Amino acid sequence: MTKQDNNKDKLRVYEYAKSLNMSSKEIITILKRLNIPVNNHMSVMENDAVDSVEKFFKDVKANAAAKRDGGASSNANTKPADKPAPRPESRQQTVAVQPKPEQRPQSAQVQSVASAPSGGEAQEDRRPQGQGQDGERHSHGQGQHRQGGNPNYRGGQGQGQGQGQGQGGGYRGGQGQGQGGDRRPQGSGQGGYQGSRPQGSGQGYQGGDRRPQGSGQGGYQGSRPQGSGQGGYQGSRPQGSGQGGYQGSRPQGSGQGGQGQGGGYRGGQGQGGGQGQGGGQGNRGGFSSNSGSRPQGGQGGGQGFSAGGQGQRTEQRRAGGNFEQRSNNDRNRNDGRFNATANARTAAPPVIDIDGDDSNKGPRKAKPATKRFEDGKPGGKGPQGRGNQRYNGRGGRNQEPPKPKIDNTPKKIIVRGTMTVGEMAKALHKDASEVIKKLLFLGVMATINQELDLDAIQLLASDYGVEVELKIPVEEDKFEQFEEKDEEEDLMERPPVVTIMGHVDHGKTTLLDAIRKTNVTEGEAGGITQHIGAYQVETHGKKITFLDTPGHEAFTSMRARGAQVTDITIIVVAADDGVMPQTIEAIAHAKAAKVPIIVAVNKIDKPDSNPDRIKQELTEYELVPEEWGGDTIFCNISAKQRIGLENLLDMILLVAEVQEYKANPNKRARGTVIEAELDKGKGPVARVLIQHGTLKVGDSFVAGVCFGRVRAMVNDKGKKLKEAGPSTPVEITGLTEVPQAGDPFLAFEDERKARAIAEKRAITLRQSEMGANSRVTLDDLYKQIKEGDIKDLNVIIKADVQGSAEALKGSLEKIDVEGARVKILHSGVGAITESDVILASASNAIVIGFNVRPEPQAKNTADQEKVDIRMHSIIYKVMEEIESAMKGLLDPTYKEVVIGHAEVRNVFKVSKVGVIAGCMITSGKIARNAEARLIRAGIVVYTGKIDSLKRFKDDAKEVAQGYECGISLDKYNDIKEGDIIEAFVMETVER
Ligand SMILES: Nc1nc2c(ncn2[C@@H]2O[C@H](COP(=O)(O)OP(=O)(O)OP(=O)(O)O)[C@@H](O)[C@H]2O)c(=O)[nH]1
Repeated sequence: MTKQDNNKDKLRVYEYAKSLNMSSKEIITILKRLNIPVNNHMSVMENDAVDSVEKFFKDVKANAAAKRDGGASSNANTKPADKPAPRPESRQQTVAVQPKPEQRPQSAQVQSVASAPSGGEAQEDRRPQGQGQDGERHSHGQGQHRQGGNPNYRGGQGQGQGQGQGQGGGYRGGQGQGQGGDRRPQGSGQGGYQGSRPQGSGQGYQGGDRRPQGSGQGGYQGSRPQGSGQGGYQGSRPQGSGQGGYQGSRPQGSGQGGQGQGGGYRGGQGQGGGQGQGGGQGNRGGFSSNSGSRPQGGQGGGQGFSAGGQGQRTEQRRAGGNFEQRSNNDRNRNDGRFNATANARTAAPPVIDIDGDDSNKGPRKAKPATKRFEDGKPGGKGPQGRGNQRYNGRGGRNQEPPKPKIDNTPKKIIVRGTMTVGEMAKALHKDASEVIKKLLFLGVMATINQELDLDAIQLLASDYGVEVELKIPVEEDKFEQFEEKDEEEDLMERPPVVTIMGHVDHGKTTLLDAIRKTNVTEGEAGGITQHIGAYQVETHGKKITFLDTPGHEAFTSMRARGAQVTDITIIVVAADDGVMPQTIEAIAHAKAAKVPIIVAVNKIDKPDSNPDRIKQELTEYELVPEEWGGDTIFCNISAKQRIGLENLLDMILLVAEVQEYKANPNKRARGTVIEAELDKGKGPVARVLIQHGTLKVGDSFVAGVCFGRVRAMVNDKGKKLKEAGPSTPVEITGLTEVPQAGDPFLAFEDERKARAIAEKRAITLRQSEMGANSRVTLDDLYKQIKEGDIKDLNVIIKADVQGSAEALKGSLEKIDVEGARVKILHSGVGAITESDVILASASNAIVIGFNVRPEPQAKNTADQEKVDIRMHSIIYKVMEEIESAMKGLLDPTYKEVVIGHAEVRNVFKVSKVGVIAGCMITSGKIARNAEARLIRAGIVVYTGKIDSLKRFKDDAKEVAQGYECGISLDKYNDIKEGDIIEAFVMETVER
């Protein structure tokens, strides 16, 4: 005021407001209401303006005092209890701005309020009770006040009984009813301020001395306005500070009442209304906000307060602080302040105001609230801001009365993998604590975040009598490892897929051609047949798919890549030639793949053909003709003369019938790439055998690590297809890259997904290539057996002579270590060929070379495919090694490393020295101190030491590739031109 005196002329709104400890906004509001022109906080306050404002304050106070005195009558004025929120009109009346205690010009009333808090009891308690009063700025505690509260003001109506409660509601608009007792003041109020569901009930405002409980429900504006709280406001056991609906997020609190009100105050929360306290605090909250004081001031309500404060803020923010709202708030605030002020003066904080407006005193500043307030965003539309809704909403939740427990345990839960205890509890509609307890009884100690494995989940679920449905998602990028299960009724017959294999020149190609040409149907006769790696023929109305890739491709590289495309194998044996090495290999492949074999004895047109001899020879390989008591189908044919082809096809259909090849055509396509190439015109082209489902033009897909979208699709007759079902070979375009033969193929719902899967697969592939090989090797055989990865050790034997091969086979088959056995996939005579290695690779086998060596290409392939090749020359050593490996005792501390090869070009006999081989080093190097073996036609004829190594006439330590040298072997002279000398050293291997 000093300022005012000194600079009357220049007193600005903000200064004046400051002097009153009010906000400029409030002053401006008052000025406007008094019809005094004002622009903003910098506007100058003329004397008369100041006078008017002061008069206004006086009036307000007088009004309040009058009300206090005539509470009853004011009650009478109050609105009917159920009236909802205050209306704007009423606000006008409320304009109340309450100067803060110390600085308020007219504190008389306030003080009086404070000091003599209205209602006797209230006074005693120092609690002015009755928010109604607060609302009106009356400190009388009691409900009456409230009731008497100005309806306009608060908009609400409150009815209180006892002391003080109910007010909040009353205050703001809601209606409140409170009852308070001295001791156990309970109040109930309904406040729905503006709420859509205005009802609330609050209790315990200030009630009681002792156990002021309050419960309030007030739907302010909230959508779930009901709540119930208890808050002993000032009670000796002021419970809670409200949690009230207000703060919602943590509904459990006590003291709701308290909070409720806060809300009531400011934002009108139903509750506030509901309870005296609530209101009170609300006020506070609000108040504080305004004044910057801390929400926590009160007691019970302390927290509530804050909450209230914030609540409001929020409200304002959200609601945009509409004018109305504000004005309400303002009013409230005013009231609050008033009271607060009064209190403040009278008592030290935390002071509880009649209205619970004590917020003033809160030590902390509710800055944000203040800000808000001052920012005064006008936005809101009515008293009910969104914020409020929220509030109440939450509040409502909190305050919902406890519902009777209903057993809502689900009958079934869907489990998609491990779950945490918390997730499980949620799925079972149980409290986590209950689930934890249950687990404890089941012998599982778990915390809420602990993962439960499927067993524990099942156990728990069954204990609750809940069925568990497992839906474990598959890793789609490893799609070749899973296959959708089809219902029996969805499966339909599909054509068998046949592969033709046999020894060179036994007539495979001729047979494939003959079948194709013979069976081209009339309609297709004019069609351009094209090579797509496979074709279909039709006989007796049934289709057969032939793979016309070189026979063992389908079994070797494809199988090595995990693709099993063939259903039936035809092994072609020329009747004039007999069983040859590749025939035997083909049998081994087919058997390893567990595919039915049909033997086609070809070239029976030849005069020297002897089909029975073939049958006889094949019995050695367990292929016994049916007429001899076996179960192998033999067909005598002449591919060239097209004899017996029909019968062969019939036999294929017969086998197919027995095997019942079926697939579900009504699902996404899955298949295998048979061939792929980069076509100059078409770009990447893949020939794919569809094995399941149906592929359609436009489908997105992944093939190996490539992806694409089917742009066009043609069959083996060159006919454009729109879709292709199971067992259909098609050529597709639309790939982004060229996949590999044997790559798995799967259609996906969209290209983006296909791309993601392909990328993931590419990464996995790279990692697996870099990582340890998964092939079985003797070195980790024991580990793999132990881990259950392998049960049988697949072995391919190649020996120098049949006798050794047989002996080795017999001995190895007897090995049995803890149930793990040796399974001989194939045994043969001769060098280890690439085909042996590929078979080993496809069947996860090791190759044992007995006195033989791998062919160069076989060696390379073995390195690439990481096939373990073991070379031996003594049978018992082979046994020892395999047995040790299976027992985990293998301890190869040395490993043979081949350092080079030399080809013998000339042989010189030197007396006293022996035979010297004039050699050319063809690979690596030969070292003087290396060991050597002499290989003749793939067979090791000598193993020993290098006796001498000379370069011209000089001894050499080592000679490198591309140079000539003279080599003599220790105690061995039977060296011949064309022999290969292989030099090797033994290196220590770290295990
Ligand atoms: N007499 C007679 N000759 C046949 C018959 N089938 C095939 N030939 C001939 O045998 C030779 C080899 O036939 P291919 O069909 O090329 O044999 P292949 O098994 O495919 O040979 P590769 O492709 O080298 O493995 C050809 O000259 C054919 O004409 C037959 O049934 N009778």
